[in-house]
Amino acid sequence: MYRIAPSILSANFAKLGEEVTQVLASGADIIHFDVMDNHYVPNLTIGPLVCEAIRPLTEAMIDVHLMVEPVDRIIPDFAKAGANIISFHPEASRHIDRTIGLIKEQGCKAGLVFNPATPLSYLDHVMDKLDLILIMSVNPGFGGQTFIPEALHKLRLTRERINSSGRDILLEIDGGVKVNNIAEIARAGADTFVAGSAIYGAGKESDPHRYDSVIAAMRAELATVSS
Ligand SMILES: O=C(CO)[C@@H](O)[C@H](O)COP(=O)(O)O
Repeated sequence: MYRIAPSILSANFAKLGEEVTQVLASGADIIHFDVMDNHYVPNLTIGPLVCEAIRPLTEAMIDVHLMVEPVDRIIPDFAKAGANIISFHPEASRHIDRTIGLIKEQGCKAGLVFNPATPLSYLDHVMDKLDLILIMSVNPGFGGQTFIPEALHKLRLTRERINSSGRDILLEIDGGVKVNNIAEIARAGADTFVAGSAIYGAGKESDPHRYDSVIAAMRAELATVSS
């Protein structure tokens, strides 16, 4: 099963509630929520208050991607704000196993995020605790960047590790995902696709159905992979 997760980083923040409900009405599955601290990454975005504000709008999963350092102290706030999945970068945690445990204690699913140059060896001793692995196909910090092709190789390696673990772990890809590369990314093993600019940049702002065709086009591409 493939899941499409629009990144609200590329949404119109002046109309964030509508932007969330519209992508879901257009067929998206998950809301991807990018948290940047101007320290771990050179950009500053949104926090738990915004997560709390969008929580009542949907029962869809809110997938919080923490690009913050240190990471542990903000986790309980996101759990209280209604996050379903909380993912973090191993470089931003001094104690990776403890951070995963903290996320789970708060009742959320836990994800580990790999930057383009971060080795998969961080998975070695925590595979049995993870619910999601996020492979970054751009360096984190900004929407609208170009997909780094090496991420395909990393996806294949990660898919092999997930399959041999026998566990149900989501394999998410994030950065430069478009209609014209989503099938190739799925063939490399991803099942969950974060897309910011490709979705939120589509159509005319006045059109309430502006996201329908891009999400449908992504699903049509994905259908060629699963069939
Ligand atoms: O986490 C990030 C960037 O750090 C991503 O979620 C981007 O927001 C994806 O944007 P596009 O590359 O799809 O425009």
